Amino acid sequence: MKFHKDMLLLYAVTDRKWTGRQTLYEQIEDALKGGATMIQLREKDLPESRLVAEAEKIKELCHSYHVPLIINDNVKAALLSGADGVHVGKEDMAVSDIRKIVPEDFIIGATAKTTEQAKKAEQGGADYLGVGAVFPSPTKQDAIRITRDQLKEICSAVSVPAVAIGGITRQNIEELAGGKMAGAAVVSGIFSAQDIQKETALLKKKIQEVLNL
Ligand SMILES: Cc1ncc(COP(=O)(O)OP(=O)(O)O)c(N)n1
Ligand SMILES: Cc1nc(C(=O)O)sc1CCOP(=O)(O)O
Repeated sequence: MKFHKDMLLLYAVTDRKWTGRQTLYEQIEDALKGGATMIQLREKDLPESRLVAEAEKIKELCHSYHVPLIINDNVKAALLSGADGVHVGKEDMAVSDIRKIVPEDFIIGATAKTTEQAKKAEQGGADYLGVGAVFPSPTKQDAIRITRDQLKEICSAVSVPAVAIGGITRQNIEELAGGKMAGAAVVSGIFSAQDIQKETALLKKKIQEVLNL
């Protein structure tokens, strides 16, 4: 699927921790019904073969809603499953190396916590940046924090669009107004909700207001 910055508006990043009443597949379907514009499968503990099998099923689901599926960290699993792209951080394969081995429309997202990292990712061929943590994150408690001004500075330093991440909820997203991001990437603010579909829809409406869309 060809990347467009509108896909970043509400980027739902999964966390199996919140499954129980529902399977991850059902939770993702609720997020899609609520209007999530991109999904990232973030699995830290699954063996690669299971990750590929999961990703194949979730890709079909996402595509039935015309939404791209991105795989966290694992380029090989993303390619084997036919997912639309990968998101990498500084511990992962370099963006420039990934760009050399993937098909033309393959989406590459990269984490950037400084303008230097943002420029390097852009030069390497990243399609978008994930910039945070803009609030304390329940999902990644050791995530390095950045201020709203740093978010704005990083987003302004590059031409590729960026999504804010880290502790974003419907209640605090307004504090990011003017941050120059194209959208929000959210884990617990979506997947911890009792009613994921409803929370996703409300959060999307709020983001549209904050971004003046
Ligand atoms: C959209 C988005 N932005 C940032 C991240 C963080 O990625 P990374 O730095 O690789 O850290 P882990 O996700 O591997 O803990 C992300 N996943 N998505
Ligand atoms: C995966 C991830 N990366 C971050 C970063 O700052 O790079 S924060 C984060 C977790 C985001 O989850 P939640 O919406 O529950 O805070």
